[in-house]
Amino acid sequence: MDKKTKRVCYIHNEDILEKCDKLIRIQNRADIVHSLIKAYNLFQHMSIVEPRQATTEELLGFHSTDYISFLQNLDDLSDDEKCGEEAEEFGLVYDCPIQDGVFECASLVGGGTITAGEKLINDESDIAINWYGGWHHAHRDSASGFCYINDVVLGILKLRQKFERVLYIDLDLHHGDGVEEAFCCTNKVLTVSFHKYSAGFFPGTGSVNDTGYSKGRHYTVNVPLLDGLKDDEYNKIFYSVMVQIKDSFQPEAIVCQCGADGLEGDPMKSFNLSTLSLGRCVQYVLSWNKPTILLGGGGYNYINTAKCWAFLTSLAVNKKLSRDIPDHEYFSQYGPDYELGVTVGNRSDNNSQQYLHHIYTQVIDNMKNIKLDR
Ligand SMILES: CC1(C)CN(C2CCCC2)C(=O)N1c1ccccc1/C=C/C(=O)NO
Ligand SMILES: [Zn+2]
Repeated sequence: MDKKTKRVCYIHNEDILEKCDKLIRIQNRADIVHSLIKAYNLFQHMSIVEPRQATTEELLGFHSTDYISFLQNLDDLSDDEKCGEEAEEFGLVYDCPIQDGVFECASLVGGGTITAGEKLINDESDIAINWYGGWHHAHRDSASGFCYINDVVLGILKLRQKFERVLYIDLDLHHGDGVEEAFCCTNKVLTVSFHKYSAGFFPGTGSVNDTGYSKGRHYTVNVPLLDGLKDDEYNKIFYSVMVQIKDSFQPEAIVCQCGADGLEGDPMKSFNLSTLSLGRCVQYVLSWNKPTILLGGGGYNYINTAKCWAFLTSLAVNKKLSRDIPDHEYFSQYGPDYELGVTVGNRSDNNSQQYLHHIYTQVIDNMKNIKLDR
């Protein structure tokens, strides 16, 4: 693949944007993201690819029949049934409410990430972007953490139709539990998640000691981190872990979930990252010149999330962005600085050097046993 100008496709149409904008937990985020990327004229460097609904067969490639048929028939449920035991059994309560059109939206997002995978296995694109995707918590038979269909798993399964070894990288503040579970017993997909890990923080999984099972042992990598994490620390542990993974696993394709809820200014108030650290992570991964899917995920300060994903999009198309936010519909919300950067705070950092070194040595030790399937 040519090292500089890569063929980038961008999953989008008005339908998926409108459907995602109606999701109660991230209302209107999709339009804010899309509008900034458009305002920076980045679409002239990418091919826009329309998503499609994931087929039932594709959904059943990961999710259970019971769960999918329940999701497909939500409209037939009475109000009581929507709050009943069965809904609860499928996780469709609290943070995963049954809302009108939620299945159509989730399966369109799933089809979007599958389409991203298709563009890569058909060698039509080098990088495929789906900022509507990245819903990494959905389990085989239940919704979780506002994730209903695990589009990430579906995209990885699509890539596995051509690529022998696929690497999944999760940069979201939260542990990518649904994706890790899906591939914890195989050595064909290595999942690595960098996330906040502390008592009572959702989803509660992702300990450094969780390294996978049976043939997948050592092919699950967890890097648990603490509140206040700063750019330099994040990038240092990211590079040192990822260079090891590159050498020992030698991935043929990559999926990177770029959840932006670890940024300073996010309501999650956890990490203290700027968009530069996520940008350095993505830039490093793209420098490997492997077919790559970039996905969205968390990110609840919508302006910061838009800045982050516009910046990451600019790295994919290798175009420098002006520091000044261009005039567009949401310009007024970018005050008071109206700049692309996200200023980091000076909140106390719970990640001591000792802690980070301890985690690093444990992760490297865990990975010593990763070897190519001879
Ligand atoms: C419901 C939302 C998704 C939104 N939200 C906040 C952010 C600020 C105002 C609402 C949460 O904490 N959520 C959650 C609630 C329960 C479990 C998980 C999550 C988030 C998961 C996530 O981001 N994974 O990557
Ligand atoms: Zn998150």
